[in-house]
Amino acid sequence: MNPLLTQAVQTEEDAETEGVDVDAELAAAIMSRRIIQSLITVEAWEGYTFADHQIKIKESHDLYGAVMWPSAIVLCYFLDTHRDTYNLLDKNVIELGAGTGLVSIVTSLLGAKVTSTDLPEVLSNLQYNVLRNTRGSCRHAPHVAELSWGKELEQRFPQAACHYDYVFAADVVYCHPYLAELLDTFDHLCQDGTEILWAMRFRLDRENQFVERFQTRFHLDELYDLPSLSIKLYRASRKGMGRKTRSGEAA
Ligand SMILES: C[S@@+](CC[C@H](N)C(=O)[O-])C[C@H]1O[C@@H](n2cnc3c(N)ncnc32)[C@H](O)[C@@H]1O
Repeated sequence: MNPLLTQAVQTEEDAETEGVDVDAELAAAIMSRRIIQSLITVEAWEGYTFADHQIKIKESHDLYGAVMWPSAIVLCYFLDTHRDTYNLLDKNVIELGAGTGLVSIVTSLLGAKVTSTDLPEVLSNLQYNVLRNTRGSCRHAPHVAELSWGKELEQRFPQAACHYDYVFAADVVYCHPYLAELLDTFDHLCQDGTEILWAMRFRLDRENQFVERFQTRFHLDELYDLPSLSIKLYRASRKGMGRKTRSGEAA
């Protein structure tokens, strides 16, 4: 388990009724990784510390997209520890397949203007997590929106109006039938200067080959290789477009 991840079970209703200091109680639970039992209602959540904030993520175990995946933690860790080279202040960022929203939340806390996207059935849990963790703490309020890969891209995200500095994606390649649509979506959202940060979990050969398909249209650089997690973190940009440069790097 990633050391940044802690778990607790919250008993908000019990605690409020009894006048217990929920924050202190839960902070102690997080530190000791104890589980607090509830008698009335149980809200299970996972706690993370990124961008100098305690973030609480609610999962929904009957929805694939509402479960936290390790790639999201890898991408957040990278963003948090590379704030100088990847300064997100006032940058336009869109996240694909945002799931529980951790990456969108951290990106918002780091000062970006974030559009957090996923399939319609995932949006309510995503919106809940994004609001709960960013309300009153972000320079720009993040926006949660439906984006089904490959569908109505120009209608919903017109290229003339939507210019993104970054496209973020964590664990969006797995055994689903929309890999071609995903590639088209990356393609549609990338313009001059747009950079993709993509955390890829390697599983089966069929899905892993997506990396080669991806490279037919995008320049790809490896930022992390984490064999114990079978995850790589890539940055990419559309071939034929202007590329961002950082100190010491060739364009
Ligand atoms: C493995 S989960 C990763 C979620 C999150 N990024 C994370 O790392 O915790 C894959 C995500 O892609 C979304 N997804 C799958 N197929 C999609 C599609 N066709 N269009 C848009 N999102 C899709 C799922 O709803 C889910 O949130």
